[in-house]
Amino acid sequence: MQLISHNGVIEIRDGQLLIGRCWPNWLADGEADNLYRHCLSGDWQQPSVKVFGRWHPIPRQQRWLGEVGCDYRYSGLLMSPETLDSQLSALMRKVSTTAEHRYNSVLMNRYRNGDDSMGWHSDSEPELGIAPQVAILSLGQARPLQLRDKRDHQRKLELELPSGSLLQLLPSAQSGYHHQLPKRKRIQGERISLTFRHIIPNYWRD
Ligand SMILES: O=C(O)CCC(=O)C(=O)O
Ligand SMILES: [Fe+2]
Repeated sequence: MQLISHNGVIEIRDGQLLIGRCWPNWLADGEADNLYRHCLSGDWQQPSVKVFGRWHPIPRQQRWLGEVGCDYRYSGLLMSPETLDSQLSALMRKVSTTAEHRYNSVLMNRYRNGDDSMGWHSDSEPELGIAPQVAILSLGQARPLQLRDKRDHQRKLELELPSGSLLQLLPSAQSGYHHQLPKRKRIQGERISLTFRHIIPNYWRD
């Protein structure tokens, strides 16, 4: 797996296969700071999920926002979306334009310091459809995201995500690879990620 810089865009490739694209300076510093404060002021949750038969609070906080009908089910939780305000709707349209993919919802993750994390997974819930695409906008403290081959866990890649960067994970990233946001014990700063998704509306209601 390798990172290839191409006209200011970083491509994540595995041989010929394109897995993702990253725009390192997608937002200017001032815009990223404003957006960070805007997102922080919302209603953050830290639900518990069942892992191997026991309940644990997730090691971070989250918010789920989106268009009407965009319910999201993961790790046994069914989440109904908060309404997107005009600033976040405009941001989502801008992300959709860059990534050339229509998003209708966003999972916000808040990592209060290096103890907060997200373990190995792929985003492949059925309401994301057969070719899930996730675009991750990073705000605040830079943290690395790691990718690994599902069939050979030694084949890994790490990408630092600075504030204002946008990372698009293509469907190939979800089908062939896992990703995680590992703990970084020495990091004190706080990071928020906005992970844009396209949900099939009313998937869990029909
Ligand atoms: O916070 C991140 O950059 C990764 C989040 C992620 O993988 C997810 O929300 O599915
Ligand atoms: Fe993910």
